[in-house]
Amino acid sequence: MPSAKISPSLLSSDFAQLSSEANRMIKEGADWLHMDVMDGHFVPNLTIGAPVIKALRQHTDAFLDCHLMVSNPEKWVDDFAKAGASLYNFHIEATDKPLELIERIRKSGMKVGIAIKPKTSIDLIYPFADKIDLCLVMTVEPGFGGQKFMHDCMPKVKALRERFPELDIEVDGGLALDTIEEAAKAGANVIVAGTSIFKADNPKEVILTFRNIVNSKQK
Ligand SMILES: O=C(CO)[C@H](O)[C@H](O)COP(=O)(O)O
Repeated sequence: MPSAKISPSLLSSDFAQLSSEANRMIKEGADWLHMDVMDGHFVPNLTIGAPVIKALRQHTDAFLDCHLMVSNPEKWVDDFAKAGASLYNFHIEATDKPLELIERIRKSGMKVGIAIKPKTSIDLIYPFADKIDLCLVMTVEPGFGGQKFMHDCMPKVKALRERFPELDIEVDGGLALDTIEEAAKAGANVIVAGTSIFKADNPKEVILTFRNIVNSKQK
């Protein structure tokens, strides 16, 4: 199983200070930075797009883990590649041509991820899981930070981990000190967390604890 990667969600940061917030997280020990891209259509919230990724890229070399909560994810591949995104994570529910999209993302030079909403069957991921770098199993309905972790998403993580021992499996939504153990035990190794890291008195300690718990569950 791949090693732990902790990816703080900048959705919980002060957007007015995005570059210093991003660099602060890397200093606190984050492996990646999770960028929540929302279009106000696929999800009922509107956040950032490629221009913000491009601006942030001028201030950091960090791995930018971009979660595209958008309809028509095909539309933004070139813009995100040019902007300096590291991973393009699109939703399986948002496209009817996942294979073509995977190939386009690969050709652009970015890593490929597929995200899945809580109510979507994990069976939809299996045909593509050996062609992608990461699968993001959402543990809240996408759209907003600060929601409650959905325990009933864990069987999806477990089933995916059993079939794909080497795949990066990311979880996102409600990850905190009281839910990390369950997610790690199910087989998640990439942890996205907004509220629990940004609102912590000691983000470094939270990041380290997450990493230690995930790595201790690896077999
Ligand atoms: O994708 C997201 C919402 O759609 C966020 O990344 C996620 O909810 C993280 O926030 P928190 O840790 O506060 O739950």
